[in-house]
Amino acid sequence: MALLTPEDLANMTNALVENDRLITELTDYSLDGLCRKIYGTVPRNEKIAIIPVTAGNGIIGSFSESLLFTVQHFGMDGFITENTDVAGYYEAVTNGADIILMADDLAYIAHNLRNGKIAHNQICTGRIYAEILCHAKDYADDKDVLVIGLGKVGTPALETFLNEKQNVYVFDVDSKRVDEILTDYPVFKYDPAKEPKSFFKIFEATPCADTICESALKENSIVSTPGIPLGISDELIEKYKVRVVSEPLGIGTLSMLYDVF
Ligand SMILES: NC(=O)C1=CN([C@@H]2O[C@H](COP(=O)(O)OP(=O)(O)OC[C@H]3O[C@@H](n4cnc5c(N)ncnc54)[C@H](O)[C@@H]3O)[C@@H](O)[C@H]2O)C=CC1
Ligand SMILES: N[C@@H](CCCCNC(=O)[C@H]1CCC=N1)C(=O)O
Ligand SMILES: [Mg+2]
Repeated sequence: MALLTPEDLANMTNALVENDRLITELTDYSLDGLCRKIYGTVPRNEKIAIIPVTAGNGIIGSFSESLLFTVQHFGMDGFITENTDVAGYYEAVTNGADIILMADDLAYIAHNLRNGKIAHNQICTGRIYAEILCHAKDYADDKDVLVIGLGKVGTPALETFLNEKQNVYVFDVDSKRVDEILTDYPVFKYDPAKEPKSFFKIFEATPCADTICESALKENSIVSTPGIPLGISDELIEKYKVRVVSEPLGIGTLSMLYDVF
């Protein structure tokens, strides 16, 4: 499980605002508007409690604060409990929370206490970053998309692309995982050595840098990636004028909230 660090979150507030602007430019939907469209839900003044959790590697500096920024930035009512863990859960519920946000090292969830809906960060993150590419207006007629990283975030992204009738090409360094995916899903294996192919739309979700090779890029490609660190070099971004949607926590969090409204 790749855990965030306080350094990953240091520029999160700017990144959320900048990426919202880029998403609007690329799709004609604001991030908020795109979440409303894909989930078919709207916020109704729910009270959102953020509970710090000390399990495992423990509390990550700025994590709870980053969630509170996201909740408030999109006009919702949130608070961080003073207590952590079970005492924090009790504090959240007795203070009227409608939705709980909390994370240990294995799962980051949103749970709506009123309607019972529950959302998982890895699923909602894969989904929203994929939907951003599916709604890219410049490439509405180009159905080809490359998915790099077929893990807990990349697999829900792949499923989203298939639901949106995209032609999905997949790549992962774990060839066993590629074989599993090729067996389970109607997708194409991306093998640049055998069949070079470039894409206007690339999704990446790996914990590695430089995973997007030059031969996969076209001029003005869009890379939509929750992956940390960033999977494309500054040099290639500049050379191919790549638009990059990449943010450490807020985009995925908003997707989770709309999934449980
Ligand atoms: N920005 C955000 O909101 C979020 C970011 N993340 C980040 O997304 C990344 C992926 O997370 P998970 O899917 O949970 O990880 P995972 O470990 O389940 O999957 C990662 C996949 O990438 C593959 N991979 C590793 N190195 C590669 C390379 N060089 N080229 C191609 N494939 C490679 C692995 O074989 C694995 O299948 C992590 O960096 C995680 O921190 C996760 C959740 C939210
Ligand atoms: N228990 C800690 C939070 C732990 C979060 C670990 N999970 C990640 O870092 C995932 C979530 C999105 C990207 N990676 C706290 O309450 O401060
Ligand atoms: Mg995010």
